[in-house]
Amino acid sequence: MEEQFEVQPVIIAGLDKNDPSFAYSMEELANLIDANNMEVAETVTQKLDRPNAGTYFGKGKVEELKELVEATGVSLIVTNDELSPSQIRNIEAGTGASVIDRTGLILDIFANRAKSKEAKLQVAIARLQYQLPRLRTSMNVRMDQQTAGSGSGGFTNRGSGETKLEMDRRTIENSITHLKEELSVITKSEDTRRAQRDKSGIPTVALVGYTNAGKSTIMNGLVRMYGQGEDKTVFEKNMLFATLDTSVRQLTLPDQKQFLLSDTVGFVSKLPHNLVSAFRSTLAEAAKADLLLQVVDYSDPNYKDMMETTELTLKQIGVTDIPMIITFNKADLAQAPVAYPTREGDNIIISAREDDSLNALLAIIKEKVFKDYVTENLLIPFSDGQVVTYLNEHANINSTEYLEEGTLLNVELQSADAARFEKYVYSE
Ligand SMILES: Nc1nc2c(ncn2[C@@H]2O[C@H](COP(=O)(O)OP(=O)(O)OP(=O)(O)O)[C@@H](O)[C@H]2O)c(=O)[nH]1
Ligand SMILES: [Mg+2]
Repeated sequence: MEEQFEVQPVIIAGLDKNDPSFAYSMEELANLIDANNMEVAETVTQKLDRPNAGTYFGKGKVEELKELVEATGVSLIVTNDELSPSQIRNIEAGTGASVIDRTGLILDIFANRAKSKEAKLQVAIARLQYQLPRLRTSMNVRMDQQTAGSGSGGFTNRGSGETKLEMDRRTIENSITHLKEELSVITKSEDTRRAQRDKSGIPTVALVGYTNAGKSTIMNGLVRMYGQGEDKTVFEKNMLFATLDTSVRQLTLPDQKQFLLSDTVGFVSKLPHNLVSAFRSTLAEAAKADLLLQVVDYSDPNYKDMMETTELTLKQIGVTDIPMIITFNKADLAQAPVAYPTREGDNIIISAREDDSLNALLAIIKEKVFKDYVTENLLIPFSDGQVVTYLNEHANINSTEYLEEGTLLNVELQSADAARFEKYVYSE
């Protein structure tokens, strides 16, 4: 296929601090580079227990990078960790290339992907927060220099004495405040909607997991099978961070049981703090769920690291004690052929592209989410016909019989409903 866009070559550079997942994190960085329409021209690593305070890498490594920049003509270096502003400046000075750190790269990808108003605001806030401490002190020119000496009177006040840097900082802080206000309007209406859903008592299930694992594909598969006509599919694509918003869909199963399924932004290791806090409302959906489906790309050799990343991120956003089904997905692509759908305790191996897999997943969801259901015989007098109507919509009616006294139902219903309709319980 022909390249539609110019792909920017970059040098990636990482420090191996004796972290067992270093190789994986470099691989992940390379994937992030791809996702940002760049390509890895060279990879440079260094083993060092502790980063150099000034240049992050050791002096010799910076020299090596400089030679590589000169030899290859590649003028952008991307580092595997978040660096301090002065480290970035020092490496730039030492190599003659521009430097972006991992956080900056992830923020760029998010900025390119954001489509909805909410996602755009959240990314913009995270970006400005990232920029704030990184404003260059070289802009540190006194604004009052222009006016200095122009006044000859007794006034010693020559402007506010505010530097250009301070002004830039203030401008950014103001922008952040404005964007946050704008965002809070959206968040508030979403909170209201969520509160309404909570009140409805319908259980919620949230898809979580590493980016590109297949969350949106599972959502779309289940919506296709059990969504009500008007339910729309969500965007799914083979790229990192295809989803940056939370979507919630209502599913109604053949036995009338209903639950809400939510799909949200995927995770990656070292997800920037600013981004996590900016996306807090988007991620809140998972925090409120009754059940989590952690989706794992079972065909990826690094799937265990990805699961660890997911666990860590969930902790970071305060999701700790929600029951979880681990869904090993993309079994059709697994390196070693594996039988699926296969259930192992509360976990399951599936392919999101196949209906029998989705139904097997659904069976576990039902077991976990509809625990408080009971089956009983209810005799409902004809004068209380509205109760039969209600049960038709909210319960699973196994059989109906018309007796002289009324309608006899064998029905599976929520225990809350069972309590409400206790007076109709029928015993021969
Ligand atoms: N072969 C195969 N491909 C799958 C399966 N599940 C998902 N995919 C593909 O994997 C890619 C990523 O799927 P998505 O559903 O967009 O992944 P996601 O977890 O929502 O990703 P983000 O939104 O980026 O976090 C898409 O190209 C899907 O078609 C599967 O079981 N088998
Ligand atoms: Mg998605």
